[in-house]
Amino acid sequence: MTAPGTPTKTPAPLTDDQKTKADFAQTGRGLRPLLRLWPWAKPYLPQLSIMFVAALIATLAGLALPILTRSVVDGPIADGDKVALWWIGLIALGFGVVESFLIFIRRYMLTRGSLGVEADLRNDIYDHLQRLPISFHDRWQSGQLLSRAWGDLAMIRRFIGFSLVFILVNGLTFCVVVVVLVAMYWPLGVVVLLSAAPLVWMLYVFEKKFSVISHQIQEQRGDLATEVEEAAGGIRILKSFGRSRMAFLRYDVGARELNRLQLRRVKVLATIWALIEMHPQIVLAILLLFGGISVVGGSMTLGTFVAFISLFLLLQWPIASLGFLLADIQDAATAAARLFDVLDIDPDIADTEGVSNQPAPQSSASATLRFDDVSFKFADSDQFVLRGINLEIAPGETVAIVGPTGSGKTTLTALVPRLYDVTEGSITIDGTDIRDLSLERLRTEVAVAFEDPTLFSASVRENVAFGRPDASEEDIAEALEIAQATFVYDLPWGLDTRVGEQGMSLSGGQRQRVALARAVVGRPRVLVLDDPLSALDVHTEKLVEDALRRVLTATTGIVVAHRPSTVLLADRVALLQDGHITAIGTHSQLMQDVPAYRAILSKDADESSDLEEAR
Ligand SMILES: Nc1ncnc2c1ncn2[C@@H]1O[C@H](COP(=O)(O)OP(=O)(O)OP(=O)(O)O)[C@@H](O)[C@H]1O
Repeated sequence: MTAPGTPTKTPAPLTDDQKTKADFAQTGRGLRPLLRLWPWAKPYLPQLSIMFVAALIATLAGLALPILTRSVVDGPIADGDKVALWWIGLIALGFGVVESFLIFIRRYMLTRGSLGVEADLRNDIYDHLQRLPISFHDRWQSGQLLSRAWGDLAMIRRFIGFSLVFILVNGLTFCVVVVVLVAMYWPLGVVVLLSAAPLVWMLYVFEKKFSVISHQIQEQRGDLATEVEEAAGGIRILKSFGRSRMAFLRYDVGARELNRLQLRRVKVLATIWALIEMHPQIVLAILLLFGGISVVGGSMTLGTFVAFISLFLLLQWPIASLGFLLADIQDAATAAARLFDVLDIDPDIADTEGVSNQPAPQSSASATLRFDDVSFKFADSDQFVLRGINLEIAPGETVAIVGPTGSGKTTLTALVPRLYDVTEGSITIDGTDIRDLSLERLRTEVAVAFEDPTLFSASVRENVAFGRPDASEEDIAEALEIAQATFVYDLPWGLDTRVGEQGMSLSGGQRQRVALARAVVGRPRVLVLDDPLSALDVHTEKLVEDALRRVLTATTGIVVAHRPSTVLLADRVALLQDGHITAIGTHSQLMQDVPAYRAILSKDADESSDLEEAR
């Protein structure tokens, strides 16, 4: 959550998100993003076409009734032919039955087509989010992503399943009716045709205004989703600092802004709907007046007049619906544009062409990990966080990274599994640049345990086997043993106990041990541990360390360490200061020769020497 404080009216610099809104307000993006949905709609073309044809025939079946009315008025009624009246009644009934059947077909196909497009798009977005690098997730609010993956997608589904069909059907109905009207009595038919011009103009003005508001509303929804998500995730902090009220006020400001935007939307919609609703009434008045004059003057039969007016009345719904259909379409266009904001971002950490996906030879249990002149800066920063890192870790060796807070330790370890890519230099495993390995292979060879041990809402077994779905029961048991996480067997359902956000609560130390088991389960060739023992009590830490020491002899390890006890897991230590490795050697060498190293570990120095003796 951003810095707490009571909301203020002081103008703040524009956030990225506000800039996006401003850009959008200036440029707009029209309906083009909807056309880009074609690749997702294409596989469902048969269903969507049947849906469209069914809707069209149902509408045209509706058009037959006024024409039948003309036949009744000018034919059987004028002639007193009762038998013909029965026939025409039966035909009208037949049209009604056909129309109902076609409505069923349309609804059925709608489910298959539009829900299919929605499901495919949702999967693709999820897949894309997984492939996007951490630098993307650093920049984007999770609520904005959530609102795209749910709210925006729902709008697109509604567009494909409803608005698109009806805008096409209504447009076609308008054309067909106008042609029939012109054929029936051309002077008034032309009046109806020309009446479309002010409509088009109104809709053009409306589209311009509405697109900006629609975008602002959807962005604001994303911001609110972020507030809710952060407040739920940080509920302990909010409560323990007594800041629930502050969080509510922040949410309230956002919710009021959303409310204000929605009211603006309603105002724009109400105006356009009123104008659109008025349009057919004005045209009807003109038709009644001049149609009546024509009937009196004898240039039009009464039956034609009744049919003409009835047919025109059939246009009332297509015209009146234009307002909300276009609002839907505009919302969907904004939603599609927001989805493409994410889908258009190329994952810059991806497999390069021709990368090797071959597993490493079984014989080599550990690997040589080498940093060659590695420098790194974050994408949105000019400052290098790491500079000229040169480090070689031999097979089976473990190097601890020690340094003051903010010196770049976590960043250094994140480069190994390519959570970020080096800015300069290279990292190699057994002489192969990690960018020349497929991500799948790299992340099989390198396993990571972070200081913050995130567990997923799943069973202990699933969490441990997370990176190795093919892990056997024995592999899992061994990993749990190594990580001193055998307490999981005492949970209510043992390995099947659900843990994580919606599961059983584990203590920080217990979660760290399960996360450690997850890292070691596949016997990775390179093990990256970012201070993974920080939440353990002294006794458990000792047990985990003993087990880890066994694992680390068989693998190449890089361990971020804040405490001497963790440092002693390593064969050598690299001191990182301001992004540079300033000293490298064994713990005792550095303690003896490097004052800065001594200073960093000094408060635990006594403990360290005790431990070293104990080793
Ligand atoms: N996503 C990011 N974008 C920009 N700068 C970042 C990002 N993450 C970290 N930094 C900056 O990079 C520097 C190194 O951070 P890093 O987390 O690697 O330090 P560290 O040595 O692991 O610190 P600690 O011991 O406190 O965990 C810090 O100045 C930090 O502010």
